[in-house]
Amino acid sequence: MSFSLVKRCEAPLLRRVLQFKMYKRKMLNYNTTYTLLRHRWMKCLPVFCSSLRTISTQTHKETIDLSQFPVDRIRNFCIIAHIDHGKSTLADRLLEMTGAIAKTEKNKQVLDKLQVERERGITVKAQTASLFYNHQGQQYLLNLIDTPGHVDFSYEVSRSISACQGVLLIIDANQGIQAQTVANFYLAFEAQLSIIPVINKIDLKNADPETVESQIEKVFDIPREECIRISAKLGTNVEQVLQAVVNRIPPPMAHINDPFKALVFDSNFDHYRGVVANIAVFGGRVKKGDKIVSAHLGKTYEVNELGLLRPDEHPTQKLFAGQVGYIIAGMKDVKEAQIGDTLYLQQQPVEALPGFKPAKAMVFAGMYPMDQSEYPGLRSAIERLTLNDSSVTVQRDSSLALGAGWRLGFLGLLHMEVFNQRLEQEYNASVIVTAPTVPYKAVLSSAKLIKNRRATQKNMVYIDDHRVMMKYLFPLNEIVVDFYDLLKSLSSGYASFDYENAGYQAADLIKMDILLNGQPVEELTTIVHRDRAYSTGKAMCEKLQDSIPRQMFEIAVQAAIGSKVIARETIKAYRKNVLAKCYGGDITRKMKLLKKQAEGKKKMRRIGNVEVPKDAFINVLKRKDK
Ligand SMILES: Nc1nc2c(ncn2[C@@H]2O[C@H](COP(=O)(O)OP(=O)(O)OP(=O)(O)O)[C@@H](O)[C@H]2O)c(=O)[nH]1
Repeated sequence: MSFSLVKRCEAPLLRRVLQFKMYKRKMLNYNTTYTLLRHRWMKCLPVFCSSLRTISTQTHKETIDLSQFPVDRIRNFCIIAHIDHGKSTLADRLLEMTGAIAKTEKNKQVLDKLQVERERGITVKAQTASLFYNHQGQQYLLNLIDTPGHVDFSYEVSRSISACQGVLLIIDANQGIQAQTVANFYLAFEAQLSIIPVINKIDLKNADPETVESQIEKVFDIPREECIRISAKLGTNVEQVLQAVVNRIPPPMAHINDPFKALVFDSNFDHYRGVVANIAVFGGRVKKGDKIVSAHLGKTYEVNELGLLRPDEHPTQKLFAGQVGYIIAGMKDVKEAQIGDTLYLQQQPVEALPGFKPAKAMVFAGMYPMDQSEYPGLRSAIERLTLNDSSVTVQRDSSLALGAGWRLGFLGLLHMEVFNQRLEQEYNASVIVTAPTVPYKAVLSSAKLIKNRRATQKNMVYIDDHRVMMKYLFPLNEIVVDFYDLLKSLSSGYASFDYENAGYQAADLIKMDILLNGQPVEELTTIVHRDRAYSTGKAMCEKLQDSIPRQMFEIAVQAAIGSKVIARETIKAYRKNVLAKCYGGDITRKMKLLKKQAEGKKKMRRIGNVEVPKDAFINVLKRKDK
């Protein structure tokens, strides 16, 4: 709904109702504020509902006739690249040039809609936008998917690729080919997509497109003549990119006369409308009111709304073979629109599409509500967010100290941080996150495996005179925490890094317990490399010594491997005399202070006979091992 529409409304109260509707959209994540507003405005709504209905019908009136786009005038492509090479900036220019958004200074990375993306300046979620492009007198429908560049979000790239026939492979004219350029190239190459190499940032002083073209020829075997040199920032040669999309990317292999068949390649949960699924139509057509079936659950739904993403939702009456759009069909439960699911018409069953390979979690962490009463709310927030980020694995877990929670699996540490941040920002949920760990495979036998594994070099390829690509075999826990930062700082930002799972290897790992007065604290048990056991145990004991308040008796904080204690700190006995400043004999004042002290103690957790504040667990769990 546009502001101009609001301005055109004569009746002031009706105008306020419309403003409220817009406000409501903005306020989706601010439930409390919204509830207050809703109460105030609900009183006005019945009076004006009939006028409102007329206006909303006008607003949702179909202005785009999608039937005029036969399959041969549709192009589905995604933009892939190493982090920061300019994908979202190029997407902005393409949106502007095709009229999807206005040309203004303010349009910066418009497809990065999430707050976390804006704050961190990176894309974490693939976004779709349908563009109309006039080429040699004919209108084309171009469906663009902007993807993230960081390795932790590569699952988004692989899913996006399944809805496309081609990719724009963006390479920074200054940095040249980087790790994710290679990884993303292979994702597109293996999916047999048309690859258009685009050398970006040619406006930079140190841009060297010649060298980058040589790299592209050498590493990807793509002739240099196929590269397009652009500046996404200034818009230089971006028109050539649009022409290449039309000329070099084939239309989708989909037939309008086949039964309707669509792949759910992304979905999210709308607080009011339920599941909004992004679909790629592989055959036939679907319209509002159709009865569709989810192949995953076999359940039938009625299509309430469908349309294009331009990049905001633009409802249409139908979606046709080869098109990409969204569909809302009254799915109220997050389990109902699984990513990778196939949708078909009730009266025309089809074979389900292969779906997606599940993502392989690399880093695991426990997630617990701050307070156990927040468990149900947090569960629903996690379910809804994992619908939007299906690469996260969730298992229920519980801990003596932190209560009921979950064990979540992520593709990397940044992925974990972003998920946590999205929980806070989009669902107003605050959580305790335990220290990240990596998966281990334990072979229970009497022998102990002693060989210490370090990185082993696998191969080394010179990309050009200045760049070398090296492959190593690393233990996962060596790279997952701070390896990336260290590599960046040692190489002054020049080195880039990508990794994939190479399977399990034997290693000299031991289980280390933390004891409080001889009682093991289950939540602090960790698996460490034998060489690091002493330093890690000592650091944890010191942290606990700082975090646990002195009590009436002495507390021994110990790190132990089996029965052998490897580190120890002592917390001296002490009783805080809350009555120390209480002169005279006012008994009510003394009682009040003692009651307050007792209440404070309730916030403590009891491990054996030791009272441990909840913060102490969090502090120790948040430690960064070196
Ligand atoms: N000088 C110059 N800077 C550019 C150009 N294109 C993008 N940038 C800048 O490069 C930075 C990264 O651009 P983005 O478009 O966010 O890159 P991205 O590849 O989408 O980043 P991720 O999605 O996080 O991987 C921003 O500061 C842009 O302003 C260009 O053509 N010239």
